[in-house]
Amino acid sequence: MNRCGGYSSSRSRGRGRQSWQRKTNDSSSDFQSPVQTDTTSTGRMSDSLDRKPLRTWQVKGHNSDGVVSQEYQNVAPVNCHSSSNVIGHKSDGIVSRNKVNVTSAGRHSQQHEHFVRGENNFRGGKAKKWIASSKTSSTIDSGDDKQPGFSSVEAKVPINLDRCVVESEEPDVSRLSLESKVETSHSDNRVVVLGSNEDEHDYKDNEHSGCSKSQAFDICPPKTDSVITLKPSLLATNREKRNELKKSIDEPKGIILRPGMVLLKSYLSSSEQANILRICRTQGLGSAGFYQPAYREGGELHLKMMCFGEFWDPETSKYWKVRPLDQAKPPSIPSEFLLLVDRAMKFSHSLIGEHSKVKNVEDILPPVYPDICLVNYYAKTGRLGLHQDKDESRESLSKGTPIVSFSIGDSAKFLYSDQRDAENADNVILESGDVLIFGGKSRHIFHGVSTILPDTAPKSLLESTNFRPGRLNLTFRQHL
Ligand SMILES: O=C(O)CCC(=O)C(=O)O
Ligand SMILES: [Fe+2]
Repeated sequence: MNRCGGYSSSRSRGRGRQSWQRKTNDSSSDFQSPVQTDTTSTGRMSDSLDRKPLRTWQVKGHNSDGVVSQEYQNVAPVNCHSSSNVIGHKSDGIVSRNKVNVTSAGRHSQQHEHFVRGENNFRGGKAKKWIASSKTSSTIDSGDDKQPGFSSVEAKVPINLDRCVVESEEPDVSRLSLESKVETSHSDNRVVVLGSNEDEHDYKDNEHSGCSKSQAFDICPPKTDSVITLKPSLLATNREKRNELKKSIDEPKGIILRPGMVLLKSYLSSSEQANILRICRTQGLGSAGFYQPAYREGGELHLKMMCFGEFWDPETSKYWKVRPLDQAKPPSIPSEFLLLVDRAMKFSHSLIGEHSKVKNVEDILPPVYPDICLVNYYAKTGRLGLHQDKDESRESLSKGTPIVSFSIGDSAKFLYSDQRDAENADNVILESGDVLIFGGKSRHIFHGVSTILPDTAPKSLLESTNFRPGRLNLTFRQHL
């Protein structure tokens, strides 16, 4: 679907290894000098780093690929310390390249220390244990103006980064992400990536916290006694409840936005919305649940994602039976979701029938039998750049098979346009319970979410589900 991270950027997200991900054989010489080092140490580097996030990762594997990714945000100044540990076997051919992206202004120097422990199992001989280390350092210059920039540095080193220190000359670094790639010349075994985020609370903006590649993200976290919320006045609460009730009693209103593009206002009832949230919450906590997606280039999407049916991978812009990251299999699309899609399609067809003279409404809005559902959770700072959904099969795309989109929670400003042009795009506010359908001649529109309108979710929905502030969007698609 080629969705871009920046709002109007046009970054393409095609599949394929990057040059730095090429399989290679040439690193065995990097491992020759064992160094007696405690590679399991996760101790902080120095006092000056003490208040900074510390994360520990461990990669265990042999003859395989693995990715370790770590992110720090709003760390000012950036002094990060991370620690990871790679335990490998058959060290021949292991190569890793570390990529560090710093989204900020200014210059940042970084030093990496890499430690690796491994075992060579010689046929018929004794296993030889070794520890190797290497150091690299580099400077990232992400622009001399004060505008946030994006830099990426890759270093080829014996194996995975173990410790990384990034120091900044600028105090306003907002985001740093580290990605470590482990590669070997053999690919017959899978790598196990274990990670832990030891002090998630160091994050100042928790939009991205609580959800690393290995952590569950709860869209409806249980209420805790320690959180004190200020209640709105009784009058305001009653007024909101009356409005919500009125909306739920009103007939759903259908609007034809353009040929093949229909907006059904307040289409999902409160209980349907709550049920969708509960199902997504349960599945989202499961093995193929919500995670923080990132593009192949390293930048993260401004949302959390999970999938039903098959997995859509932003790194490759492809659908997969299992999530490449961890081989987790997405749950199938719940039957109640499919019934709602079917009902919305029928409603849209009768709406189109009332407003046009075509014999067959399916010529304007073709039918859809979804086999994929992408679920996006947007926090209040969430967004999604203008993009086209075009990773479905050629057949599905050429028929104009629609995308059916459900919005739940906070409202969103949704942009759509024939061009990738956010400035001149049309927009519509998608509120909780709205269903948007775009197919036929509108199937290839550029679309995206520019802003989430905070605190606009129906209060009763929040009360009954504990849904966290933000918006949930489900897009149903037919891939095959
Ligand atoms: O959140 C939305 O309304 C749009 C989502 C979308 O376009 C997508 O997931 O491809
Ligand atoms: Fe999309």
